[in-house]
Amino acid sequence: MDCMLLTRIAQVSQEVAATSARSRKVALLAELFRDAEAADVPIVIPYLAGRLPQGRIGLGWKVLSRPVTPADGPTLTVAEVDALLSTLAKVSGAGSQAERARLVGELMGSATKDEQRFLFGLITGEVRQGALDAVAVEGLAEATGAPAADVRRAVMLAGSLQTVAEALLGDGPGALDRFRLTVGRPVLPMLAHSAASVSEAVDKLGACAVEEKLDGIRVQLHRDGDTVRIYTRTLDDITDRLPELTTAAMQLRGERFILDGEVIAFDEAGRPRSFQETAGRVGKRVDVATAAHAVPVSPVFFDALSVDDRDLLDLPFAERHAELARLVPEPMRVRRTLVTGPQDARQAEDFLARTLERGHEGVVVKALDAAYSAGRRGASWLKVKPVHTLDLVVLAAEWGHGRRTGKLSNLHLGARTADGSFAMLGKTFKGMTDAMLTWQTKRLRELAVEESEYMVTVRPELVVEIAYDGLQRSTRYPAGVTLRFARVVRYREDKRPEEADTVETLLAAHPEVKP
Ligand SMILES: Nc1ncnc2c1ncn2[C@@H]1O[C@H](COP(=O)(O)OP(=O)(O)OP(=O)(O)O)[C@@H](O)[C@H]1O
Repeated sequence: MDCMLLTRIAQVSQEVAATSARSRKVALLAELFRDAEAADVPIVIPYLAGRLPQGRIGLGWKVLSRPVTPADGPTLTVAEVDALLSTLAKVSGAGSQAERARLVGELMGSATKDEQRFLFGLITGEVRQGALDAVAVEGLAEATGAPAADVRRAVMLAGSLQTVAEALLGDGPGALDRFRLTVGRPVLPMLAHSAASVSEAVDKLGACAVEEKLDGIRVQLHRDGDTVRIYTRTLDDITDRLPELTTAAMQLRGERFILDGEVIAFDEAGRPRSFQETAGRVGKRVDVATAAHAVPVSPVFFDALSVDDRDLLDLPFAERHAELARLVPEPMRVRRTLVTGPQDARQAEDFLARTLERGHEGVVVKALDAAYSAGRRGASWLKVKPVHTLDLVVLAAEWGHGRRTGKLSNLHLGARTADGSFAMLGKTFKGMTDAMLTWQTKRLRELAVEESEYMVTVRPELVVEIAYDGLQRSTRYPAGVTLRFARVVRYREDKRPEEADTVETLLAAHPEVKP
C-alpha cells in the first residue's frame, strides 16, 4: 500500500481529539495502524500527536499566514510532508526567509483546505494531543493482538513508541522479545504523583519507605565492566559531563548493573547547593574540568533496575532495594525511614521535618510491594513537597520596560486542558534573574509564531516551573481561575509540554476555589 495520506492523519487526529471515549480512540488508532505500512508508522505517530519530529521550525507569522490557493483533492502523503518539513528545518543563512516562504508555499499549495488547516496547527503547535502516546499503545495492541501490558513494557524499555510500533507491525507480537532490559540501553525513569501530606501518602500506600527528595538531576547509571554510561531523565547521555559518577560507579560492589538516582552538589557543611549550581554542571557549553572543580557533585542512589543481568523491574521495591543496599554503600544511598502503616505516620512526618531542616525539598513515599513502572507516573511513588509548584507552558511573552527594555519579560502561562490544548492561567514577570531574561528572550524568539511591538506569541513548548500562593476566581481567564502571586522558579527543559500540569489537577488541588 502507498504511504498514508495526510488527509487521513488529519481526520483521525481530529476524531481522536473530539471523542472522549477511550475505547473509541483506541479503535480509531488500531484501524489506522492496521492500514499503515510498518515503516510508515514511525512517521505517522508524531504527526497524529501534533508533534513535529523536526522540532522547532522558525517560521515568521507573515510566512505562515500568507494565503495559498488550496489543492482540489488530497494527494499529499505524510512522508512527503515529513521530507519537506525536514528541508525547511535545515534552511539557514542568507536568503533563508525567502527560501522558507517558498517551501511553505509549495507545501500549502499541494494541500487541500482541511490539510492546510492541519498543517498550520502542526507548525504553530496548536494541534497537540497530550495523551495520545498512552492510547496509541493500546491501539497498537489491538491492531496486532499483542497484550497491551507487553507493548507498554516494550515501549518503556525501548524508550520509543515508534521503534516498538515498527517492529510490532513489521514482525508481529514475537518482535516484543527484542525489547529487553539491557545494560547500556537507557529506559524511561519511573515518575511520581503528588500527595498533599505524608499521612495522606502513607494512608494510600500502606507499608512504604519514606525517602528524602533531593533537588538535583535524575540520573540512570549503567555499568558493564569498565564501561560506564550516565543518562538523564530524557535519556540524554551525559557521561562525559559528570566524571565523578564514573569514578563512583567503579567503586561499587558489582560489575554489571543499572541504578537509578539523583546527582547533586553539596556544600562543605553537607547541605545541598542551589539547583542552578547543580544544573550548571550538565550545561552543554561548560568546561567539564573547571566546573567539576568549582562544583563537585555526588550521586545518591535510590533504586536498582538490573544487577548481574538479572532484570529487577518486576520485583517488589523492598527486594530491589535489598539489591541496591548490597551494591551501594550507605553514604551513596538516599536516607529513608520504613513505615508499616498509618500508625507510623507520625514517624514519617518527623522524617519529612528533618529532611527539610537539612535543606532538601521534600520526600518521596514509595510502596514496598510495587514494581518499577518505567516511564510512568506510578501511583506507588508519591512526592510530598511543602512548597507547591506547577509546571506550566509559556504561551506568549510581553516585551519589558525600563531596565527590561529589549527583553521578553511578562510570561503568559498555560495549563493543559482535556483536549490537549492550553488554557491561560495568568501572567508573571517575577522571579527571573538577568541571565534568565536573556536566555528566555532568545529561546522564546526561536519559538515565535507571531511577533508584535507589544508581545511575542510562541509555540507552546517551553515548560516553566512556577511557585504561587493560591488560586482565585477570575472571569478574565478561560479556566475561570488565575494564580495568586505566580513567580518563576526555573525552566524545565527536561519536560515536554505533554507533561505540564492540567487545569483539572490544579482545580482538584484547590477544592476551595470554584471557577
Ligand atoms: N528519593 C527519590 N526517589 C525518587 N525520585 C527522587 C528522589 N529524590 C529526588 N528525586 C527526584 O524527584 C523526581 C520525582 O518527581 P517526579 O517524578 O514528579 O519528577 P519531576 O516532575 O521532575 O518532579 P519535581 O519537579 O517535583 O522534581 C525524580 O524525577 C527525581 O529527579
